[in-house]
Amino acid sequence: MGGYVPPHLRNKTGAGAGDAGSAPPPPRSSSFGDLRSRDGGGGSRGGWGDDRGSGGGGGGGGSFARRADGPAPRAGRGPIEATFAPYDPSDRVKALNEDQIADIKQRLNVMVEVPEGEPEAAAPVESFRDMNLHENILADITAHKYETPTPIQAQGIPVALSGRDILGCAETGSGKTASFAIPMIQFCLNQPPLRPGDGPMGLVLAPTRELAQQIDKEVAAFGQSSRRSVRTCIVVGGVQMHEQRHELRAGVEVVVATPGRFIDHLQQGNTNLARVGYVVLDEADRMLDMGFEPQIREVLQNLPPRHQTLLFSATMPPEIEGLASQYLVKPIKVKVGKVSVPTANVSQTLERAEERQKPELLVALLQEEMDVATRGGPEMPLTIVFVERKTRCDEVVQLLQGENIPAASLHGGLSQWERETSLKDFSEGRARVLVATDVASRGLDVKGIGHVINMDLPRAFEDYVHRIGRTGRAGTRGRATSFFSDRDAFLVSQIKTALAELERGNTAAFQMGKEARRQEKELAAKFRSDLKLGTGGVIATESGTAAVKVDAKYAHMAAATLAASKAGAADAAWDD
Ligand SMILES: Nc1ncnc2c1ncn2[C@@H]1O[C@H](COP(=O)(O)OP(=O)(O)OP(=O)(O)O)[C@@H](O)[C@H]1O
Repeated sequence: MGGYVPPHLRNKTGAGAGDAGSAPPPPRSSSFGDLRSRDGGGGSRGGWGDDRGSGGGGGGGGSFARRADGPAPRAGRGPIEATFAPYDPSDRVKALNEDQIADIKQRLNVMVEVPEGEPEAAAPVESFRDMNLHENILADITAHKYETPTPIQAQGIPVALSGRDILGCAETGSGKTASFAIPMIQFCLNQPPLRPGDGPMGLVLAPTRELAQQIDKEVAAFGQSSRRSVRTCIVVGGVQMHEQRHELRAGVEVVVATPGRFIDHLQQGNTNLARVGYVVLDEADRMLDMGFEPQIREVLQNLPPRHQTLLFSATMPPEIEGLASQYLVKPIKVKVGKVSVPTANVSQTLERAEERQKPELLVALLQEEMDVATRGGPEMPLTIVFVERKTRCDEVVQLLQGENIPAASLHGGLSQWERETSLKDFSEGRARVLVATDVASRGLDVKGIGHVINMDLPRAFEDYVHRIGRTGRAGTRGRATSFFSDRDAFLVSQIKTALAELERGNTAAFQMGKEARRQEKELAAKFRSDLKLGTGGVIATESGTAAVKVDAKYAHMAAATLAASKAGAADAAWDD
């Protein structure tokens, strides 16, 4: 990962990753704009019958060098353009007037922004039945026990079904996955079948293997009744290429992938982009942070002209808007509720703790919850403990296991098998505690997580937002405890401000992304020097500053942490 630049990109630009960013935006289909203006209100990109056989525009097979034996589109046959079926919601929805639509948006706390001069976005729809979904999908939604769409689904699904690009932002645990997965299945069902050698119709890119696997499961759940027409394949690192290669070459309608491994398969000619008409970038901001920008751009630049792009996250730093402005076509911005802030479903506690005190405090906190359960109280909640580094994960697991607290670790230094085993042990409750790096901070959806503990706070505010969002999901309540020391002073002040704003019902988003992190570093350095000079910086905490004697058995951990707490250490947590 990191500075990886696909060879053909280097050849094109004659330079490195930095130049990838300045590559020109992708070609746009001229028919695309025409279709839009023709169909007025709905914004659909034309129907199945209209599109079949229409000559121009196809053939966006990408610039990847393909092996002769690969399943690249076969010579001598024409490309198949994606079909964008008209969106036709129920009469009840069509009959809504402007005021009624505004009322629904207000009730759902949904904000929709349409670029100037573009047709209105499709109205929010509060029932899956009214969305014009294929009956197989409706059956699967019922089987999945989703009764009503969440707000991001109520607004996001109709906009996606109407073929428009989306920049979607809604808080953690609010159901963003289904809001892109359901329309993707409908999209696939509307396409002419795959031919031998065809690549996927739907592509989802996500930052981590665990998240990709979770998305794949969700797609499979809503595509269960259509499994013969919508086959999915998961393409992530850490496992052998050959099985994925075999599946890709056999033909699948949907690929859910981490960007690095997906590009590897493209370059080996195991798949191609010629049929991709529906692309999702989930947690796009994290993928950019992880250095996947060249790979993402490479995919987006090589898509066929007729395609739809959806970009989702709970946090939207300005970098994302930059990417969106180049690769999304007149996107509809859908924002739900308070975005880029910690979810109000989680009660948050900040606890001052020096590095050397943290192990003992953690054990005490977890043992207290185990004792409650032993005394016949509620079962100990599933708990995620976030730490800064991979090695620290393993140390903390050993520590907890030594105290008879069943724990597993999850980080990028483990084999794929170990990662999957840890997650399974945790989600099935055998390990009540998962000790993880930020690899688990995005998207992870495990039922029953009641407590998130930041043994080490992250460096960036958005990571805090995602971490604590592992609890308090789908309208449930959760709890977060964060240990902090002087080095976290700036982040703590941000968290406190965010909480105060939330309490006041303020939905203003906090500054995020690279620029925010630069300012954060500067201010944190200033804060630390102020502390040294004794000019201020005392942070009040909810639970006071209890002095804890550090037991000798934890001393080695405190020393290791102090040695490693230099800037940049957190990046080692990510390696997908
Ligand atoms: N309409 C619905 N009805 C009931 N439960 C739902 C509905 N939609 C989603 N859920 C459940 O809510 C939980 C959170 O959904 P999801 O993982 O899609 O959230 P998210 O917005 O992607 O969160 P994050 O930003 O953390 O990735 C999941 O367990 C999902 O099954």
